[in-house]
Amino acid sequence: MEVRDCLVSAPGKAILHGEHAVVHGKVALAVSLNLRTYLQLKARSDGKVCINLPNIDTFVCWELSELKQLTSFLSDKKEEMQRLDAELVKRLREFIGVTNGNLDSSASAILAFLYIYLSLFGSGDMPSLTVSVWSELPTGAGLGSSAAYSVCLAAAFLCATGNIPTPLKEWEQTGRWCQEDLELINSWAFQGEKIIHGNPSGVDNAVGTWGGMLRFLAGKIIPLSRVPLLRILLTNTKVPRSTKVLVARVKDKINKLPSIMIPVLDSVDAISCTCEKVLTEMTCEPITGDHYNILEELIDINQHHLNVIGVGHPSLDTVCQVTAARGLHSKLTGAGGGGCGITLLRPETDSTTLQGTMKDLRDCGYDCWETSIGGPGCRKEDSRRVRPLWRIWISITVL
Ligand SMILES: Nc1ncnc2c1ncn2[C@@H]1O[C@H](COP(=O)(O)OP(=O)(O)OP(=O)(O)O)[C@@H](O)[C@H]1O
Ligand SMILES: C[C@@](O)(CCO)CC(=O)[O-]
Ligand SMILES: [Mg+2]
Repeated sequence: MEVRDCLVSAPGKAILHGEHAVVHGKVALAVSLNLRTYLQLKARSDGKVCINLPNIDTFVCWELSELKQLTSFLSDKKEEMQRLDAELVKRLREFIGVTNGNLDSSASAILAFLYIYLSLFGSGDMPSLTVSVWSELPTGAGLGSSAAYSVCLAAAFLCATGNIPTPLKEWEQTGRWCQEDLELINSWAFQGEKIIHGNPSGVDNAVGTWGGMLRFLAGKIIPLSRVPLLRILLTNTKVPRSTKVLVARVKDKINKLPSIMIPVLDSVDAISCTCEKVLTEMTCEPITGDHYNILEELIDINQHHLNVIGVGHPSLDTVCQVTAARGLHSKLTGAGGGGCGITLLRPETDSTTLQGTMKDLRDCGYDCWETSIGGPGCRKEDSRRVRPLWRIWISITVL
């Protein structure tokens, strides 16, 4: 089978409120970032399947004949893809040589790639191709890098199988899919997230697919179309952590101390709902200092809750202390345990305060930058732009 070349991208995300609680059926508010992951799919004619993942230093090729041996039991299971195919996962783990324990970065990314590739192509004619992925997002730092990766894999393979159209017209630089196609992309990306995360809520892949700001509750995605323009400072503490490990740790704690932990999750739920209400008010009445005071208070309370549920880290406490010294309020974002924090900037936060805060954070060894939120969801990019995009990526990583 010959596939058409394509280039797709998906954004990372920041969770304003509701990380971890969302895994246990509570509300989360999340927003896309202007940092994206790009995936280029190129057909080959030498019977190999190759993957280049420069962000995690992973470059692998397989013979199609090796991969075909893994598919002998596969049927056309597309309609029952809500659950992971445990037999396929087991075979793939054996194939890549990790039969027990948690997977490292490289093994998780390879497993997600092979799972989606074999699920979509394995029951038919399997194409020889190269997939190259590069990202502006820090990997494993709370900004949804795994979801952006999974969304890109899903979108590119679904385009390649012809399950969704290749939406780009000749004169367009980017193109999006219709709602039904986005739902299909999102459901396959969720499978990738399950491989990487273990027990994801689905909020990260939903933001990577649709972009913008959304409210997520038990798999239900409600886009928030009217939201105020928030200024957010992102800080990457560079402390490595794994979302899978942290999500499992929280689950253990809830099982061990349910009467203590469940009220905390309920309070996080109320924080997300109150935040949503305040954000909505800010779009239909003049924005006042009081709105920001409440948003800041919610950030502080949630950060304490996240420490209580065991996903804080001294580096994140430092972010909170350094920003508080300048009158700013911060919390961790994503799975915590290190990774990134977000700081809410007020409209009146002047550049002296901002520059001073950024300098203090950089002096702690962290990366930080002001970000714009609400970027577009996954989309098809013009393949002719691949060279400039690679160049931008290389210059970012070299800097
Ligand atoms: N650009 C990429 N190339 C290949 N694999 C990637 C890439 N980005 C992420 N991954 C995969 O996702 C894993 C990181 O996922 P993880 O869920 O732990 O962090 P995150 O998604 O960045 O943070 P969070 O889930 O808290 O938002 C990596 O170890 C790797 O397996
Ligand atoms: C920690 C978590 O709530 C957010 C990770 O970005 C996990 C999830 O929702 O899948
Ligand atoms: Mg993730």
